[in-house]
Amino acid sequence: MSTTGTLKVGLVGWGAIGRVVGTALAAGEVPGAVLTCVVDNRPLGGAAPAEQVPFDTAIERCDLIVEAAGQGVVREWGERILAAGTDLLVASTGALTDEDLAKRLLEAGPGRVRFTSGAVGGLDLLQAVRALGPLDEVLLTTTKLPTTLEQPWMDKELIGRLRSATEPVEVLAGTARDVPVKFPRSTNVAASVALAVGDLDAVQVRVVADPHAVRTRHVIEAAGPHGSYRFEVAHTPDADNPATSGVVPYAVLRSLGAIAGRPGQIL
Ligand SMILES: NC(=O)C1=CN([C@@H]2O[C@H](COP(=O)(O)OP(=O)(O)OC[C@H]3O[C@@H](n4cnc5c(N)ncnc54)[C@H](O)[C@@H]3O)[C@@H](O)[C@H]2O)C=CC1
Ligand SMILES: O=C([O-])CC(=O)C(=O)O
Repeated sequence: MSTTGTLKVGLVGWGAIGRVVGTALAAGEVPGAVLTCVVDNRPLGGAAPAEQVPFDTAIERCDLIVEAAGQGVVREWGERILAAGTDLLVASTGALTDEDLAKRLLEAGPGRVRFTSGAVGGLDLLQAVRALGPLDEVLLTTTKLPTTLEQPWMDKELIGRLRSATEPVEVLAGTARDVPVKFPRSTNVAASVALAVGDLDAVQVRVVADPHAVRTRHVIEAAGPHGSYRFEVAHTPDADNPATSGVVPYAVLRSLGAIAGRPGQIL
């Protein structure tokens, strides 16, 4: 943090998440944090309320980098950010399913890596439950509009099934280790649940395409000897990028508020 006690924030990604986060930061809506610069691989013209700079400059100028761009950014820049003593707040948690990368980020320091809860809730409780012992089962079911789930690896038959679906279609079932890699812009939530539970393989994930999914739905069901837990959210998707739920930038802003210490608020 700077000597004035204000957290200097660099934002990577001026998209559905970044635009809302950057605009709120620039308007002073996160006490104790200020938007210093923006990084994007597209020229932004004057669209952003802070200077667009190359990544290296952002690392030099900022106390914290917010990643709101994609898993590749975490892979490519994560270690360099942390090694420079800058903290990193990750939205694309799917990148952290690469255990080698996650280990390197933990060892990189002196910067700290954190993740935002993003589109799901209940992560704090799942994390607390770890102290009671392992869960017997954890299931995440994510239901989204079919168009948000189409991927380059899908064959014609599957794409055809998605496009012609009139009812919900299960697109993939797997674990939090494999699913976020297959849907890099759409199932980071699976990795976030696994980070809370502490085990990628323990989290079973179902991805469902529903042509009637006006809202994106994530249902977390978990059970163990000490209790059972169910969290269900249904979000309006972002109008420009329906793969992302409209709430996600506000989850990032909440995380930023916590990191900045929420001056003036009861914590
Ligand atoms: N944790 C969670 O619950 C969620 C996480 N996400 C993650 O957040 C990411 C961003 O989401 P949106 O803002 O909706 O995406 P978006 O596609 O609307 O915007 C991404 C922005 O990042 C920029 N960008 C992409 N790659 C870049 C790179 N290598 N260097 C610099 N800029 C780059 C793009 O030009 C674009 O402006 C998603 O790809 C996803 O991985 C998204 C939704 C929920
Ligand atoms: O925004 C959402 O609902 C979830 C999402 O895209 C992701 O997990 O990557």
